[in-house]
Amino acid sequence: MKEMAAIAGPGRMAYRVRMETAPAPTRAHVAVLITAAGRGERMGGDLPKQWQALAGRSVLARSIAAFDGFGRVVVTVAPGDMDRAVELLGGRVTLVAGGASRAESVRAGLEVLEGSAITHVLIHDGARPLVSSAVIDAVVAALDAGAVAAAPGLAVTDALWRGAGGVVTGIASREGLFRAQTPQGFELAAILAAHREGGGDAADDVELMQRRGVPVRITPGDEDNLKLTWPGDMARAELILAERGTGMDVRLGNGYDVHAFGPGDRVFLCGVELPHDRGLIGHSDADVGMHALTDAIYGALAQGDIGRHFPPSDPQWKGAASEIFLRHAAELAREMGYAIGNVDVTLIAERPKIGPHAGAMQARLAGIMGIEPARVSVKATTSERLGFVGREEGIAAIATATLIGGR
Ligand SMILES: Nc1ccn([C@@H]2O[C@H](COP(=O)(O)OP(=O)(O)OP(=O)(O)O)[C@@H](O)[C@H]2O)c(=O)n1
Ligand SMILES: C[C@](O)(CO)[C@H](O)COP(=O)(O)O
Repeated sequence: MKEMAAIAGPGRMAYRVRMETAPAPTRAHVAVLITAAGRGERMGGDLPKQWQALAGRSVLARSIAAFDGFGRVVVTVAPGDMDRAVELLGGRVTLVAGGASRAESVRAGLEVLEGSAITHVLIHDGARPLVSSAVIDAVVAALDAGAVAAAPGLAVTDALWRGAGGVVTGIASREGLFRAQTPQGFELAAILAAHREGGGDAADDVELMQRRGVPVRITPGDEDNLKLTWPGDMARAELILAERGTGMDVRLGNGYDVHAFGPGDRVFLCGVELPHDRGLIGHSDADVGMHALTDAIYGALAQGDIGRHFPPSDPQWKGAASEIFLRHAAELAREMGYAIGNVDVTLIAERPKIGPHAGAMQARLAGIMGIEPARVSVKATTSERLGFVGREEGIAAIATATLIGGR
């Protein structure tokens, strides 16, 4: 009620009514909107900063992971990054095309939340991957307590100067000044109305609320919640992550596959083409070793198997090179915060002889997964002429993968 009293002036009455009826948020009713449509020009690099790797995992994936447990996560990405986003994040978040300015991107993300059960939204920079749960919880607690808007800030502690031409031209008071951070939390109806009125060149969403006279509660910020802006910020963030040194999370997965022989004059095994008097039958290139390995990685991630990610019913995967599947599994592991510790593939075949090619297979698999060959083992055994392998009706493969996460 105190906050409502602070709102006055024409055009604010409709909003005032919504404030009186807004339910208290629970995490199921709080959405997270992550802005990731910027170009990262100050950071530079081959990719916009949110897609760059920070300690083995993309900046954006880290920012998203910080908000586990919220009702819905919407991510705004540049239209040109949509394919990459679908591949890396599809299914886990709602992807929305962002705009030319941060405010336009936020508005696009807010619009998809309207009409849902969501009552509140946390708007966070995709470029702030180190936000802590303490910072997030404080914003949510302020909303829970009835604030229409709440955001983390850090009181300015350094003296402030004005300067021009490399010399100090004046002194500014730091009294009552704060450095703004995200996530900035709002009642959904209030922030959506503010954006529809026009976000313009607002640096953040607090500024829009401020323009409308809505009080914004300041919650504690965190020095580690830096916005990656300049190239040196990446190294600083790496150091913070190294200091956090959270516990290690080791995962194990296994995979098994079989392909039958059919007409042909070559087989593909672990990415290497071997001349043979028969071929292997399959929807893709029938690389049984690579399929078993791919399933081992998906298994360690608890992300199903190849068929879930590349359905055989989809004609686009007919005859596909199996390295597409393995590359995807390895990339998914990285996105989910895991490094591949080691993999071990055993091919079970009477013929062709695998031993002479095992080194080439090891190098090929390592290259596809982007890891050192020393972490890859490829070996083979026969089936002592027993069973379908022994009768040379097909080739089987088993594989194991360990993934190491925790940072
Ligand atoms: N049109 C835009 C511009 C920015 N952002 C996002 O807003 C956040 C904060 O912006 P900033 O650090 O300024 O990012 P960039 O605009 O990418 O950086 P730069 O100004 O250096 O190009 C980032 O997560 C960025 O991706 C956005 O979603 N849409
Ligand atoms: C929203 C913000 O992170 C608050 O500090 C910031 O304003 C966005 O970054 P920019 O560099 O001002 O675009």
